[in-house]
Amino acid sequence: MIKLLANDGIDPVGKQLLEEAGFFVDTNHIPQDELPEKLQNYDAITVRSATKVRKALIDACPNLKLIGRGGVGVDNIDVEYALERGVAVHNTPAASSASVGELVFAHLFTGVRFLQDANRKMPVEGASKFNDLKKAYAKGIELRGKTIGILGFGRIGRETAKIAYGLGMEVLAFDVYPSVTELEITLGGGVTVTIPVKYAEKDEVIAQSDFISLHVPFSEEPVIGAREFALMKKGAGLVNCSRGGTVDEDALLEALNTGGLAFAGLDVFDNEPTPRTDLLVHPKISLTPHIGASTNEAQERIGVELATLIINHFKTLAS
Ligand SMILES: O=C(O)CC[C@@H](O)C(=O)O
Repeated sequence: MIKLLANDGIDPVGKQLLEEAGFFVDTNHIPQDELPEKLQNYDAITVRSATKVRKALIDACPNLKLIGRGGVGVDNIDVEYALERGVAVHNTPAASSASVGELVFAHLFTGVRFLQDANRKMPVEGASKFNDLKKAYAKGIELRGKTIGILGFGRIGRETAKIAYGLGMEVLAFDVYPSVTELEITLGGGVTVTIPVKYAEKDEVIAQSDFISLHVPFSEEPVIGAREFALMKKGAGLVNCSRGGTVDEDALLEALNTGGLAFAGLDVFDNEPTPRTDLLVHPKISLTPHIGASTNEAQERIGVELATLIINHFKTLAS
């Protein structure tokens, strides 16, 4: 029987598919420092973003044949090394795109109407200073008619663009390898429309957009630092639901504190799972704890896709 450790959990539907295909699926979490010893008993492991599968762990587990990543980013896995050692790596690049796109807009709507601050202050000051707060949050703006700049126009960037078009926004896209020229969007009522994509160079997207949303993989060097903040329109908003490290957090605070940047929405942080406190308490930052893919729908799609990939992989190995 093939033994699989789902160390960061797996949706019940995915687990059921694997069990029906004859796999033993263990969903008990093994702490990172115990994995080198305990993972030796398994043929495969699935992870989300919490568990790291680095060289040393791969070396410690000669029996390991497959690493499954429930999600998009594989920066917590030494992919090249795994492949060199004959360990397959599979991820689920499409399953969470809609959920991440929707979280971008949760942050955008929050930022333009000061919800991050109102939600902190109303429980404390809402009864005694209602009219003061009403005044403090009186200068909201609409998203309709504004331009969103999308840096990274892969699956998640494109889902984000579709929501933006639905809201009557303009979209400016940048991608190192632009892959589509138009987007087909299914609206409610079964109406489908096709919209041509407007691309521009990265600096132009940054300079011309009212809001900027990042959809890039992890990079050693930030994609948005002091230089990029200086290029932005005064009063712009920034959302990062991609990876910690892609925005220079010192430069972000500087841009917020000097008034150039109106707000930021952050789902990801440099130092996960212990982000710096000055970001967490900032009145202009809307916060979520890396939950872009954490919806019931996305997790079910991820579980099913991952289970199917794993079942097919082991079928091929056996044939
Ligand atoms: O697994 C998670 O919780 C986050 C996943 C997300 O960052 C991804 O890369 O798909």
